[in-house]
Amino acid sequence: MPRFRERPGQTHCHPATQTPPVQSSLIANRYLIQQRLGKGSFGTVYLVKDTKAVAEERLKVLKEIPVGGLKPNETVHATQEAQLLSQLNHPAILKFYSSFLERDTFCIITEYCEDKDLDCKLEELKRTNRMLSEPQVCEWLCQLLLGVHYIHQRRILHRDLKAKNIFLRKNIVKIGDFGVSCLLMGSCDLATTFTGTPYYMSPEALSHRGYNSKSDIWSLGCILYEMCCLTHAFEGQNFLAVVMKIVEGPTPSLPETYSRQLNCLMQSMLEKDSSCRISAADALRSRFIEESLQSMKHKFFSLTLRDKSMGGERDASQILRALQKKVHLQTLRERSEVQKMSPRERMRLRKLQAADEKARKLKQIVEEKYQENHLRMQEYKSKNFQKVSVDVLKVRTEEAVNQTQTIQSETPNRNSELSGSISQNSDKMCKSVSKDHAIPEDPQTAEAFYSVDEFESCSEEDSDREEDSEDNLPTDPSCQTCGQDSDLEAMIRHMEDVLNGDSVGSEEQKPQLGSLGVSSINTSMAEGRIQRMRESVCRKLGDEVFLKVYDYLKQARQRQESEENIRQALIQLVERPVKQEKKDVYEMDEVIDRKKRCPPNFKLSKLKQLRRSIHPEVCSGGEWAFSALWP
Ligand SMILES: Nc1ncnc2c1ncn2[C@@H]1O[C@H](COP(=O)(O)OP(=O)(O)OP(=O)(O)O)[C@@H](O)[C@H]1O
Repeated sequence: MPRFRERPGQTHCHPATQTPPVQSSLIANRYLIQQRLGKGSFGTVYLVKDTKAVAEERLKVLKEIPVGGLKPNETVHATQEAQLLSQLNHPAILKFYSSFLERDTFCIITEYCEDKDLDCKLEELKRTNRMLSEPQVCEWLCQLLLGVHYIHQRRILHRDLKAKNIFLRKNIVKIGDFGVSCLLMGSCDLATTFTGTPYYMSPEALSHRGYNSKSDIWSLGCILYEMCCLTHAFEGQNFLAVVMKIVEGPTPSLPETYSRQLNCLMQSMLEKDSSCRISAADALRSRFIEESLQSMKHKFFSLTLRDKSMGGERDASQILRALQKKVHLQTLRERSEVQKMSPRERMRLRKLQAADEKARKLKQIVEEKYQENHLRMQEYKSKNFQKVSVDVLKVRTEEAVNQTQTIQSETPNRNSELSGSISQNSDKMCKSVSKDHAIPEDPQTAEAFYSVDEFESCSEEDSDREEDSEDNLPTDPSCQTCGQDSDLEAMIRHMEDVLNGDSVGSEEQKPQLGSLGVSSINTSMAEGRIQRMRESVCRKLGDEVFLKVYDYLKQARQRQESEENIRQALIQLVERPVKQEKKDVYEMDEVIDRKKRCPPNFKLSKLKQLRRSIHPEVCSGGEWAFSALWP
């Protein structure tokens, strides 16, 4: 029985083709039901409008799950789990915004995927007698592997991977219905409780030998087969026949239209013995997937570049139109005014107009120069994209090592003191927080700490606040236009990580979200902050100078170069008038303040002293910024 009012007869359809629906009352003070999308085994799904979200994120999905039957402690567990799930942040994972209890209904708010689910897509292909090309299959498979690897690293299992739970948004797949089964069933084994479709269930799950991360890989193997053949990998007349095929039947093969490597990969995902089955990390490390990742990375990169330049052109043409309109109106008004003027006034006007004209021409020259530089920068970026990312990622690993060494030795070197990476410090602090149960001093860390510690619903208010904070102000408007750019960029980052071997070392290496949630949440917050700082410094110094300074500082620190030498070198590298640096120094104060809240290993008095000494010198704000990004 649906709890929320909806427009009658609007089921299982997507809004693009619909007439505007009747709006019902506001849910949780912000969501307006637009229409019913469908009903699954756990509850009813609605498309809602989030009245508090920015325009691009206004459409969301509300899943209404009746929990009348759940005991209070189970509801608390569901809420806690939901809170942790909302911390997952990966472009291949359906964004879980919030959850709350509305009388006897547990509501989950997630991202809306206008291109429906993979099951619908495959059905449509079947109906129209079409197949998916291998590059397309590989692209989606890579994205799925990236998403599954991301959750497995955090020791989270999906437990219900199937084509219906994979959503599509502008050709990016999103693993959805995430943890809904866990939310409602606690830690119990889905295989022992779920009596739905067995098509994607692994042999070990069906024979009650426990569910593990490899069971998710089995399901992914079944999805891969389905993407290529448009039928289930294991089919039968009835439930038992399907189960028998899965447990004892032969492993199916892909048609010859698909490559041998893809077939081999699928077979290794469908190994009956889970200990012999490939893991997501190993699959991502395989040569075949690595090649697909490379080509997908280049494709996404050129897409983001194109979107940005298109966004720029669109903005420019809008501004031009507005300007033309304004000029036209002004001319009309001025003409009538000029008629009434004395000769002297007319003369003065002509002089003003001449000056205006001169200014306009100068402006035009500046704009042309800007465009030229912008194009050159884009070219430079696309040429150096790979190098830059590799360098930055490599540096980050080295930073971590250096940081540990620096802290351990506590060298009384100014740079070493300043160079504590925020990420490392936050991580250390978080670990000590979760160990000692101390209250973190950093407000944002504390917020995460409390939010995990208490049994509150996880709401979007927190993220609103985060978004409002200065750190999170949107930086590049073109990146925020449709949400797609940020997805592509995030996907590129994850691919880079995998390709550089930074995140495929071993599965389950990250702390378990459920038990060490605070640490992992804060680590990702710290990483995010470092990323934003890096972007801010890049904006100030320009990408080229940033890289030069970064490289120089890295080497100078390794050589243990003297402070004076570093200062002189930075002045030459940054080449900016002294006055402009003042603002940067204030920003660096902020960095110091953060470190002040972070210790344990920071010597506050020393930092204050250094800050005082750097103010009159104002050598280079960049140095301070780099110190924050440095171990
Ligand atoms: N985030 C979303 N974006 C777009 N459509 C969605 C979203 N979530 C669910 N839907 C649509 O809502 C309908 C019901 O989805 P739901 O996930 O509840 O059930 P299901 O996946 O069909 O079945 P089950 O509950 O057994 O997994 C489906 O048609 C699905 O495509």
